[in-house]
Amino acid sequence: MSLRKLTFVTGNKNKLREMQKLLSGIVDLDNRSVDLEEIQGTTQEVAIAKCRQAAAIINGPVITEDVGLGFNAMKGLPGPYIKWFLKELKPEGLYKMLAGFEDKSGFAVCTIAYCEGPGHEPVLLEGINHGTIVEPRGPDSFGWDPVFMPNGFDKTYAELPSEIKNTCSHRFLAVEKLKVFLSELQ
Ligand SMILES: O=c1nc[nH]c2c1ncn2[C@H]1C[C@H](O)[C@@H](COP(=O)(O)OP(=O)(O)OP(=O)(O)O)O1
Ligand SMILES: [Mg+2]
Repeated sequence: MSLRKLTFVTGNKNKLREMQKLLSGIVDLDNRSVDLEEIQGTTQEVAIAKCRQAAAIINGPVITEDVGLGFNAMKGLPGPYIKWFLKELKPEGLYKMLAGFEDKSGFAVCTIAYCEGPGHEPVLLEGINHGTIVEPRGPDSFGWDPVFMPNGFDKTYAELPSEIKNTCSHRFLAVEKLKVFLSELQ
């Protein structure tokens, strides 16, 4: 049986590496690196708009992903805007944002959007992982991984071996839903 072909449109190499592992043997995953325009809005609105653009560019079935990191003390902010906070503040600064708050809990959200092609409505598959925002620990190689310690672990995402991150992460949880969705298509 040949695998379903899907193009993952993302400009982020680390996302691609994790997604390739999570979908290996399930999907024939192609990649196009396009820096899609990201509107302001909720995670869901951002994800839908990204995926529509991607489907128009690729002219075929695509997935895109939008990731947020929310702090409960800040009612879920920065959420979908974490990229810009991380860019300016680095992981250390993200941790310091919570200095004035007792509640250090937070959550990582991965919203995968699937679109069949131009003119089709994107479908969203969301994975949420809860955890604690801690002082940066571990290699500074993927985004905010050094400050996020998932519940049930005493290590940050950055300290966990990638095989372990891939069994508990926000991305893993969204991909589990994507697998079910794809298996029910047609
Ligand atoms: O598992 C992760 N662990 C740590 N950091 C992560 C993860 N996944 C995304 N990130 C970072 C990348 C970016 O700073 C922000 C999300 O922004 P987001 O727009 O979704 O990513 P992006 O612009 O890098 O790639 P894309 O071309 O797919 O939009 O959080
Ligand atoms: Mg982006």
